[in-house]
Amino acid sequence: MKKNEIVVGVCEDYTNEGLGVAKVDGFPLFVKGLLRGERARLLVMKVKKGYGFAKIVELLEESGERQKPFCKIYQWCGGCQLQHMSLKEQAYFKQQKVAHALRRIGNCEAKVEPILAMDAPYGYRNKGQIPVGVDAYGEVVCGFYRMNSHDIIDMEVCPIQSDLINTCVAVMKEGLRRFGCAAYFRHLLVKHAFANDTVMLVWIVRERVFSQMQELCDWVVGKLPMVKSIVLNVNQRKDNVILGEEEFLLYGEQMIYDTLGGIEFGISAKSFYQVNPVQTKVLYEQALAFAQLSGSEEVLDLYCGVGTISLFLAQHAKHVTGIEIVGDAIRNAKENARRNGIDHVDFICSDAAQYAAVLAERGKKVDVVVVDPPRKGCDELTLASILQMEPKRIVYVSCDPATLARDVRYLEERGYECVRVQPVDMFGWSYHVETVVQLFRKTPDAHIDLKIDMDELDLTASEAKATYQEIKDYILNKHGVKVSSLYIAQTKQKHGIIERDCYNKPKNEQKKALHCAPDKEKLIEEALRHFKMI
Ligand SMILES: C[S@@+](CC[C@H](N)C(=O)[O-])C[C@H]1O[C@@H](n2cnc3c(N)ncnc32)[C@H](O)[C@@H]1O
Repeated sequence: MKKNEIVVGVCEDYTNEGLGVAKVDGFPLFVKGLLRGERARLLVMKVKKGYGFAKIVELLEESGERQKPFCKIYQWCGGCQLQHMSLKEQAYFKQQKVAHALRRIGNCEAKVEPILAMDAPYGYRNKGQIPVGVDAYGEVVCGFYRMNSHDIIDMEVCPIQSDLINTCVAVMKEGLRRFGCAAYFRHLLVKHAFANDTVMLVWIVRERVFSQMQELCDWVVGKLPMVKSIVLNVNQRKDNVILGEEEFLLYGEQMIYDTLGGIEFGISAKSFYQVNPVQTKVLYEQALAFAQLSGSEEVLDLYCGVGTISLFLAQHAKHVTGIEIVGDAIRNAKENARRNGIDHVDFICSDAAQYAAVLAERGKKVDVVVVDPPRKGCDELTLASILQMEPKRIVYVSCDPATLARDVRYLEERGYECVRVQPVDMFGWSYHVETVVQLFRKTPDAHIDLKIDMDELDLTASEAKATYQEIKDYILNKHGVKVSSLYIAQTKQKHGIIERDCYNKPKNEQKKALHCAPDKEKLIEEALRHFKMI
């Protein structure tokens, strides 16, 4: 394969970034915009060891899943990558991305549940982070960086941002033009609380004070009554970090307030808050379901942000401790707990790894650990410390399947089992995907090597109604809990289903000493009732 060669290839699958992978004589070419099953004439752009990049010259066979991108600047903007794909194909791509990562990197066999996708992923984003500049003709430009560059593409509307954010950007642009202050701006950050349609504007600027600053502020507030807060964030750094350290309140309150699942959350300029509120509720409900709380658990929520997941969980747990490195987010989290009258939570500002290590060293044990780290995943120290705390369940919320898979592997190799994997689409039209995973600590009963031979069991008529596997599947699907055959047998015996005492005795006496835990017994009884066996 040589650069500038024209070849014909058929797309077989996708890279993690949604590029089509077409194999030509077994050599994989990564092609932007090519869909699975499509045949195309391709121009080879770059050849590396073992793979290359190509671009479409002519589509010879088009997929039925191809669609016309709905955004005018899709081909230049780096924000979305999948607008040429139908929603169905997008769901396939994200599902496979999670499954491949877990299998290949994580060596994990767990079944990946069908992705919880959005029906209509338009106007879903509650946060716009928009570069601001002045072009070669002196015109104000607000938009997005051109892919792989720092050129700003001017944008009128972004179809995945909320209408309110688009309105705010348009008004800000007009204001910047009118008062001539665009040159002071680096970025405009717009946060929209969907629950009450209020907005925070964060002006990320180069100077603490600039001419016409107050005039611009007054004018914007007059035009946009939904703006409840304007924060000036000063960023004089030379790198790509968007927010600076220094902040001043120019107008209104320090926070805006959003409601999710009946809990009100205050959000400040620097705190992390999920960008898709509709799907965030789906995500958090999944995390809550995977935590399987009964009200008696001690929970640790690492990387807790403004305490969103912590407060969701706290309603069903004995106590939750949230750890987060950003001071403002922790202040918000504490205030959020107070505001919602939730007092059995503690929020601590610390590096997650450092704090988890201290807890582990002190011999602290917890029932459930939830982690929701940034893209790079958890440090090894965090994971090792979690293991020392011996939680029964770990719920891992991740926005990067590759680091998730790496961390799942680490945990699976050290006594945990990944039981459930649920992808959630929070980022329609982009190649990103969120995943929630449930891991269980393997307990002695999980290791009992029992072989249930139906001939060994003196089956009664009622017993024949459901097999051991059906009972296990029922409980796993409904509650995410694994039960052993021994426990099922013991519960059946308790209910007189098995009269003989020769049922499936474990081979050694230590295993025999295990008795069905009361919580599992309840679940088995529920299954027996479901199958009308009791
Ligand atoms: C993906 S967000 C999740 C936040 C929260 N769970 C939510 O859903 O809103 C990751 C959070 O981890 C925080 N973070 C990043 N590095 C950290 C570290 N080393 N220790 C603790 N928190 C960290 C970030 O500030 C951010 O709030």
